[in-house]
Amino acid sequence: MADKDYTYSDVSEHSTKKDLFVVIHDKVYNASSFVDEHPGGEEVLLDVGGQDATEAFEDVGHSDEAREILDGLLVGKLKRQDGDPQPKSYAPAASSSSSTEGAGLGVGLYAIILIGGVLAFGAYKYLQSQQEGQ
Ligand code: HEM
Repeated sequence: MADKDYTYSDVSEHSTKKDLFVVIHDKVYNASSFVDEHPGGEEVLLDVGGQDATEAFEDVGHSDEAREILDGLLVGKLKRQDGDPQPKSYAPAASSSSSTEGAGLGVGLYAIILIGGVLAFGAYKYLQSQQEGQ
């Protein structure tokens, strides 16, 4: 059952307190049994019922314990389709693009450090040869 694929519109049909699905990191969770127990209140869960709750969930900085509870509520995974709302900052797509930017900057930084090092070494050698000549 946990392997079932849900489309975003399947998930959006489960948005009532008794039948409450949320999507977090492209996985689908049935939060119905947990709504009443949620330390953050039922209101916030109902707000994201049937929708992508990744941002709301991550913004709170939930504990590992909260993530374990989440594992127990797993019912399947989200199958994204064209036209579905795209997840924002915590989405794999968004994070992969920002990590490529990060990698680009990283390579640039290495190049600068390397060139700086070569120049410094050249200057050192030059000064040394000047001194030897004296
Ligand atoms: C099914 C998904 C969720 C689970 C299993 C869950 C679980 C928990 C747990 C176990 C806590 C206690 C603190 C901790 O262990 O981190 C907590 C606190 C909290 N949660 Fe959630 N949560 C879920 C979704 C959400 C969402 C979508 C929001 C939206 C904003 C939210 C807002 C909060 C807030 C504000 C607290 C802090 C309450 C306090 O410390 O007074 N949670 N949640």
